[in-house]
Amino acid sequence: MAAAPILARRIARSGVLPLCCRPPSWDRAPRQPPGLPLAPCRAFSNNKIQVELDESSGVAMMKFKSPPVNSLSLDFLTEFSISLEKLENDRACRGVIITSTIPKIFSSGLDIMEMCGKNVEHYGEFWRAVQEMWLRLYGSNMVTVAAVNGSSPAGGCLIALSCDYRIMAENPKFSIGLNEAQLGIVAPFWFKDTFVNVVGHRIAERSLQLGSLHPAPEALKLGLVDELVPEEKLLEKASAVMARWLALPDHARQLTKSMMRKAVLDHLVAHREEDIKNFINFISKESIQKSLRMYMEMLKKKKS
Ligand SMILES: CCCCC/C=C\CCCC/C=C/C(=O)SCCNC(=O)CCNC(=O)[C@H](O)C(C)(C)COP(=O)(O)OP(=O)(O)OC[C@H]1O[C@@H](n2cnc3c(N)ncnc32)[C@H](O)[C@@H]1OP(=O)(O)O
Repeated sequence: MAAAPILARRIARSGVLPLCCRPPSWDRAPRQPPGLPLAPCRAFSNNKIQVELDESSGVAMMKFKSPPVNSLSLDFLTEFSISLEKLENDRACRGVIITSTIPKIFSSGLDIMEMCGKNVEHYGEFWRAVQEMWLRLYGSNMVTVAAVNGSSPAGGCLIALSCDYRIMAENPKFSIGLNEAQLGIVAPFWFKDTFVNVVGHRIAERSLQLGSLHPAPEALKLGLVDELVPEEKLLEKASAVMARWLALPDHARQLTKSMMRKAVLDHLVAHREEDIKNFINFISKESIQKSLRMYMEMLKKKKS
């Protein structure tokens, strides 16, 4: 994936500072008092995502911190891809736990405002960033564990589905699923394939057609998440799961993961430009724009 030049251009245009141009990122970990041994922890943080790598375990903790709801805007997606790329290229990192700092929300999915009332160039750029995020996460060599500590509709669910293991807080008020149909839009084939690979064809077909958001206990029954734990135990459990996965030799696990995911990844790589065109054509339709506007209004009304 030769994404670096594309990312660089996008960052320049979006105004998000690339990590490489910030003060040396690994220096931003808290300084130790003199005399104490250095903690084997490196941290970097950008506007919307914070990452801490524990060098002794090889595990990075990635926390989404983009209020109010961690929506996946172009800037967020760019930062996410850069963070993943940094960790992927860091020999000290073998696994990443993904979670959120926002109470009750893992991620609200793609930022609907990025898909409303914008021009064709913007839609193309946005969709390429969505693709890139998924290619990096689904195709990652690292062990990826989602610690889903809140609601996780659509694109948020895709992030969790793209990980190797999903642990969700056992709160029945938190829900997860690909609810695109409820917005009058359609999950693209690679969202669908990722979903099918986790829950199987029948469950995916029903859930996608109905645009279902499954409360945590139901998500567990469907196999959409692997286990539920009390919220306060979520990160502890994620670390324990991570340790179990990291106990295996990396090369054997990585080759197995790649064998399981290759067909789905290759499908998008081979049809990337066509997929972008499809997105642009679809999202530019006046009827789709109307559906999205109505959905946003419904969200706002729900508040008042
Ligand atoms: C045939 C070929 C097809 C090719 C492909 C074509 C199609 C495209 C496919 C696109 C795939 C799309 C994937 C997506 O991810 S779409 C996004 C789906 N997301 C949702 O449905 C979530 C909507 N949000 C909620 O349900 C709730 O906000 C919540 C996440 C459960 C949080 O609830 P709560 O804590 O009560 O917060 P509020 O509802 O009050 O929200 C706070 C403010 O945030 C705004 N918001 C929420 N979600 C989004 C979002 N996804 N994008 C942008 N903005 C969002 C919300 O409006 C509030 O804003 P306000 O404070 O200004 O009112």
